[in-house]
Amino acid sequence: MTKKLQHLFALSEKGAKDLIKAVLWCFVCNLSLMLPVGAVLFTAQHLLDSMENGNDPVDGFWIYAGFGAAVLILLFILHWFQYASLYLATYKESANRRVSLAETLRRLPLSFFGNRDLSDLTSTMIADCSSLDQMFSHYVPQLFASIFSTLVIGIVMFFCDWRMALSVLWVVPVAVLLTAGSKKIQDSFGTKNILNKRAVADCIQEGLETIRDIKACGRQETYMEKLDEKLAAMEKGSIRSELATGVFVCSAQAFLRLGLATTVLTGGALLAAGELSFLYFLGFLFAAARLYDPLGLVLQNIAATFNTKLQIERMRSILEQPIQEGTKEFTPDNYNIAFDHVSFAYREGDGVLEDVSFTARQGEVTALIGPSGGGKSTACKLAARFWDVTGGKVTLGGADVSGVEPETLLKYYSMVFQDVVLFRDTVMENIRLGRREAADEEVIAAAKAARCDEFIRKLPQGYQTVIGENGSTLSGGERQRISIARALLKDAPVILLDEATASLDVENESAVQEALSRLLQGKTVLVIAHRMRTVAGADHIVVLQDGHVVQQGTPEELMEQGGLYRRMVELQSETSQWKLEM
Ligand SMILES: Nc1ncnc2c1ncn2[C@@H]1O[C@H](COP(=O)(O)OP(=O)(O)OP(=O)(O)O)[C@@H](O)[C@H]1O
Repeated sequence: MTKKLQHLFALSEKGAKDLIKAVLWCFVCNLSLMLPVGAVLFTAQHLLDSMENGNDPVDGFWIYAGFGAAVLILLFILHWFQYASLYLATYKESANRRVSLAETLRRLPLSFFGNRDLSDLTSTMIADCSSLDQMFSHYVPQLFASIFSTLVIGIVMFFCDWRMALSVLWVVPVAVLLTAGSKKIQDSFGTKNILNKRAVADCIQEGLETIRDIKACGRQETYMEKLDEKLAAMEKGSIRSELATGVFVCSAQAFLRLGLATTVLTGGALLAAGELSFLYFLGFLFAAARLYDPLGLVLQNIAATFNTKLQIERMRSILEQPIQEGTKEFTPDNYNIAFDHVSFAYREGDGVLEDVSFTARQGEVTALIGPSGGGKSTACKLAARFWDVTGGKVTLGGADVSGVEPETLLKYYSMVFQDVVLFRDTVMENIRLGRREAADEEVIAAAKAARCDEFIRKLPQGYQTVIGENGSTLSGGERQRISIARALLKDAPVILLDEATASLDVENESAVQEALSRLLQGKTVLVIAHRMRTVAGADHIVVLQDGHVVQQGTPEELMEQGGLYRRMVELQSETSQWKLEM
């Protein structure tokens, strides 16, 4: 049962148990709504008896008042517990759901993100989660509880008088069928509405991400027109679906009201024929009114529950993704990285690397070079198990990296890439990301070694200065040196480096070079090299072209061999000569 609920509503085990508890509370509360009916009937019976026996009916007033007050207090307590259990369960589950989504996303391979729209994921994390919170706090427990309590009350009614029971209950299946009829409409509009909402979210996200270019190209008006169009489509879709659903929901409500009329008519006829006591008649009338109240509310909300089917599916599609598993107990014998006949494709049938073999040895600099799109960055990603190879294997210290849990593996790697990501936090914390437990003094020492200290101290609050999202208040060279400081602090034995000094000015370039040379000492270095100066200083060069290793060896060996490497060296020296002549 718990497992089924878990799967059906994408809940945690605890969430499913809490849902069962909440349903039970709602059930008890729904039944308790019959208590006032009982109290009224009991009082009426007592009054009638008193009058029949010639007693003064006011005699027992305080007893009835006390009895009524006790019923009200009991109702209050029951409903308060129902309220508390619903909300506690919802909010705990809502937090759990977001944590497990975030945890799953963290552990998913990059291949998952390659095929997904980021705004789609954001809307699952925010909008879908909120709709599900709403569904669990309001609709689902009440829905189940109403089904159970209607059954129980219905059975009791049949025992008392089957004709009256029929007159009360015949409207229930009709109302349910009418509401279920709106499901088709919900389904047809639901998908369209979600797509419309997603289109608006995409448009907003795109607008924010490209705001600089929109302004630069003077496209504000075009952008606003596009956004207006999408907002109008979303509004139109939502209104249409609400109106169409409303027809079904309102007719279901109307049928429930009709139930009261048939109860009065049947009861009246049976009363007149002397086949029903007045008290029973009153009892059925009150019970019907009490029964229809929560039922009407549930039917009104059930339409909203249909809508969440798509959101649950989207959530499940994330939570049930296979994550990258592997051992957490991993201590490599050495830090050589070896590619052993590696093949890889981002998409099936679209190979990017084919039978790639080379070794990046500990204490050496291995440079990956070759034309754009040859697969250099891809090789680096495979070395760190950002993606899993499709053929062959990548090893670290002889162990296949696909058997090591990614987080454990990444403890041995530091990465310095072109697109340095800095978080909206202080400079100190941005560097400390390299090693969370590092003391301030160690962070500062790493910053000094990475030639960052000087410019950091010039910032308004020094190391405590909060840098903007993605480090936008720092220059390219400064951002890069911060990332080198992070790597120095981490002091991992393997360095993956996307050489990115080409775009820096001379002063920044020499500072970054100096910082890098400190970082790389004695490490296994796999560098994506763009300049022949770096290549000439490498111990081993791997030339990648169209996903194949076309040459490898020391710089001297490759120069002697001729081929692509020599052509690239010659081409670059011609280009720099041409630049100088300009
Ligand atoms: N995430 C991805 N999804 C699909 N294809 C990708 C992805 N990343 C890279 N590619 C493709 O894989 C091929 C190799 O790309 P890669 O970035 O590894 O080349 P590269 O040699 O590093 O190129 P450059 O020197 O221009 O950075 C290219 O055809 C590229 O379009």
